[in-house]
Amino acid sequence: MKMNQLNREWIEKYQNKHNFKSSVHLEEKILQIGEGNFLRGFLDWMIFKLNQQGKFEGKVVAVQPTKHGKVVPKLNQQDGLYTTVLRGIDDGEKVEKIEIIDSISRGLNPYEQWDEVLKVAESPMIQFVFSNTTESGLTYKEEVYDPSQSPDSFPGKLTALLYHRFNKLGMEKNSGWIIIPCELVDFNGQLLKELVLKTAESWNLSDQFLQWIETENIFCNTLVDRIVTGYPKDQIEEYEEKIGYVDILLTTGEPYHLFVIDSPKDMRNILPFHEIGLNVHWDEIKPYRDLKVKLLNGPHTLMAAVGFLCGIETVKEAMEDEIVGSFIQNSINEEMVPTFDDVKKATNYVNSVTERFINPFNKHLLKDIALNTVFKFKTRLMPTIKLYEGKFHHLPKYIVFSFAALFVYCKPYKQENNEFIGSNFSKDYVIKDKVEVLELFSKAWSHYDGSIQSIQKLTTEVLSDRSIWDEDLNEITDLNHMIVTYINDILGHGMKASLSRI
Ligand SMILES: NC(=O)c1ccc[n+]([C@@H]2O[C@H](COP(=O)([O-])OP(=O)(O)OC[C@H]3O[C@@H](n4cnc5c(N)ncnc54)[C@H](O)[C@@H]3O)[C@@H](O)[C@H]2O)c1
Ligand SMILES: O=P(O)(O)OC[C@@H](O)[C@@H](O)[C@H](O)[C@H](O)CO
Repeated sequence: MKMNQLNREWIEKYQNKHNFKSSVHLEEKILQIGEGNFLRGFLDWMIFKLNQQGKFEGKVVAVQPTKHGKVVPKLNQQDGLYTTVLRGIDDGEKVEKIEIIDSISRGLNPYEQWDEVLKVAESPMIQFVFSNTTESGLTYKEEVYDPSQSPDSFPGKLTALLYHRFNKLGMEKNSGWIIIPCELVDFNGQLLKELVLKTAESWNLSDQFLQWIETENIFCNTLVDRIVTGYPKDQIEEYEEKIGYVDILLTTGEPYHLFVIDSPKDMRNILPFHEIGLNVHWDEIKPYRDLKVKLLNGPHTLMAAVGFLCGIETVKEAMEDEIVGSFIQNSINEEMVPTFDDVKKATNYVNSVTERFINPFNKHLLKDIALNTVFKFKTRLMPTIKLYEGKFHHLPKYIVFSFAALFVYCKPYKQENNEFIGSNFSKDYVIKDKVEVLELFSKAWSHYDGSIQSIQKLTTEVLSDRSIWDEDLNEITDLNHMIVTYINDILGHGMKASLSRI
């Protein structure tokens, strides 16, 4: 039977059946840079929840951050609507919540609709800017300012929009924005502010504008947590049968969510998430971040290359595999948890994370987690290596093994159309990382001739690259030696066999 595609006209006709309350009359109050899975399954879902209870009464305009986005046309095709399916196990009970989210009013492509984006920026109704452009988006790019066109980088776009707003509304009360980036980067708000100021200076924008940024705008640091697995490509028919219509932006994820916002100004009343029972804290980030990045993202990064090269597809399968699963558990229990002062708190957190990892409904692909995995290793596992070494005076062998696996994962089998493809273990994946990182690994692996000396040469070259690690990792006693031994073992015996040996 042919099913209808989700759109406003259709859903309003059948709204009773789908329990859909129209909010088409609400004003746009949020400018959002980013339209990816995470924002749709997390922030926009939260705004929808607030609107449903009459606690925010505002809509989100989603702006595509890069030239080649595919989501904005899909969003507009569905009048900004999409479905979230949040499924998991809570206290042993199956939880499933299916909702049609209507907090996004429209999507804009700034490369084709810059004038429209400027109009949004000058609207006095817009109070907030939210973003998620991945870690790569929160970086500085030298670019020329042309007010008639969208800058390329995220900080460039934000600076241009702030400048436009300043010129239109700068003298008015409350002309500035509350800016809440959701990228998983330490001190994301502070960093974004520095990037905006640097961009403004490089464009020679006025001192009054720089001053206005400081006095009228608020940049918040945040920590976000929810596993959003996105569009269920392999299981879409099963999902469509369940919801009874076609949704090309269907977004899957887990029910668990945590949002910590460290804001210099009390905003509890403007965004009263707590009043509707959402797990949102206006608080200092560090204690939450330490647990989450070390004990959730850390194990994800630990298992990504190791599991993938063992032929495993998802986080759940990795956790349940006899060899890979024990490798992950051993590393968490013997290497990661002991680096915490409050071991009990860390252990409790690990128990809840383990439950989330084996969520039977989450098809969380290891190859998605392996996106930008080299940078993630630096931020999510290197700190634990150092803390562990400082406390126990030797290196944590499972994490170092996972570092060796990362080298093997980044050993390109061939290069085609600017893409680095696969390794000798599995030839059918594209290694997705910054070009500089890919080129470094590719060049380093060109030294490899099967000898242990050539492995040593290549690891020394990669570990000494300060542009990636901000330091020479060869200076960490034993690190290079252990990585060389493990790489040699992996290449000689295969990933799984060498995993069993440690
Ligand atoms: N999916 C999750 O479970 C989850 C949970 C917490 C945090 N996150 C964070 O979200 C990020 C993306 O996850 P997603 O699932 O939404 O992915 P996604 O692919 O659906 O969305 C990525 C977004 O980032 C933009 N982007 C990518 N590279 C960029 C660049 N160089 N400059 C500007 N914008 C860029 C894309 O255009 C897109 O809007 C992750 O890196 C992570 O930091 C994801
Ligand atoms: O989203 P990434 O690519 O930064 O990292 C992969 C996962 O570790 C991450 O998405 C977690 O699932 C998420 O951070 C949970 O909140």
